[in-house]
Amino acid sequence: MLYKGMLMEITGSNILPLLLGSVGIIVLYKLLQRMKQRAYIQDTVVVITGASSGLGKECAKLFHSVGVRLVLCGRDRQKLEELVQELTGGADGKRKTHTPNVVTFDLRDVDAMADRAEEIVGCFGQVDILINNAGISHRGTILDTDVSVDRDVMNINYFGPIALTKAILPSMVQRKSGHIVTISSIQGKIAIPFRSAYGASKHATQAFFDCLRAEVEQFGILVTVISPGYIRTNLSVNAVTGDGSKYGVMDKNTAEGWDPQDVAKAILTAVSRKKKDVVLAGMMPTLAVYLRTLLPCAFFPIMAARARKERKVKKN
Ligand SMILES: NC(=O)C1=CN([C@@H]2O[C@H](COP(=O)(O)OP(=O)(O)OC[C@H]3O[C@@H](n4cnc5c(N)ncnc54)[C@H](OP(=O)(O)O)[C@@H]3O)[C@@H](O)[C@H]2O)C=CC1
Ligand SMILES: CCCCCCCCCCCCCCCC(=O)OCC(=O)COP(=O)(O)O
Repeated sequence: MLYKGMLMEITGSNILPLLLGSVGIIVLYKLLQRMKQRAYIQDTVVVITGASSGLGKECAKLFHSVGVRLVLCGRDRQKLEELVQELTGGADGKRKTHTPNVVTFDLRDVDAMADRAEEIVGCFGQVDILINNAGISHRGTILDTDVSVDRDVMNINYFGPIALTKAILPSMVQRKSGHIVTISSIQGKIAIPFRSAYGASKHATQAFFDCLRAEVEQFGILVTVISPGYIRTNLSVNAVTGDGSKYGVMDKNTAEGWDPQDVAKAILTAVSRKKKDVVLAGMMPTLAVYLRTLLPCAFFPIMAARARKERKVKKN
């Protein structure tokens, strides 16, 4: 009887205030969460490598717009200065923004990372968030890829970024605060054919930053590894082939990939929410990650078939 009465109350005239109340609580919770996230990022010093193009450039635009103090890194000073002009020229006055600094270096120059880190820290006196984004991809069979190419890709995607991280880390440990973000790839979790050097560098990246996360937690330092699927950038065009020459082709998968602006937004959200490991990809690549872990005997034939198909396409 009592139950029936309660049910009538809920389904009857009381339903509307109850609904409105719940919606109000959810909206308030979301608002508070957003304010907390914004407060975490506001005025922080954020370093972005590979800021001259693609995903790094979109991250630079977005992070600048929310009021962080940026240090933009890349090899091409002119491109980075042009980006600074673009960012500072378009201030809408709604939110306080800061003029970014520029530091140039080639990640291949692993031994120079200590000096570059000093220069980076010197820009604003500290680094709150380091985004290791710069990278290069690879196209070629293992048989036809010279070891010098494997080494080059490893230097740019792995040794350079970890040397930079190691050089910036002591200042974070000293302040007992900091956040290291690394843009890996779905290919840091699964290996797909004809990209051996790239896949290996991203697997190494995932392992290194997973270790780092565990080791620096005691100092209050956070580590986020982002693993995107295909993004519409020039990554495939800029990829190196087995002999070290430029691949120069915009692959269909890349051309049809996610909008880099959307990926940048997802990265900002992941960083603000202090996420540890984030996959930003569609259903198939995400399922492929699970398949590789849970049912490798099904995953390997799929990759072998993919290699056969791609080889056939290349021959024709
Ligand atoms: N596009 C995609 O489909 C995906 C990309 N990713 C990852 O996203 C990240 C950004 O790539 P994306 O924006 O797509 O590609 P882009 O080729 O557009 O950007 C790569 C960036 O890396 C920098 N870079 C390349 N080589 C070096 C070097 N030797 N030293 C210093 N900087 C260098 C480039 O700067 P400059 O040449 O001006 O020096 C450029 O700013 C990479 O780590 C990539 O692996 C992950 C998954 C998917
Ligand atoms: C239970 C059903 C499971 C079905 C699994 C099907 C397996 C399909 C394979 C999908 C492979 C996806 C590969 C995604 C690769 C990717 O997103 O890479 C991102 C990059 O880093 C791009 O770099 P690239 O140099 O390759 O352009």
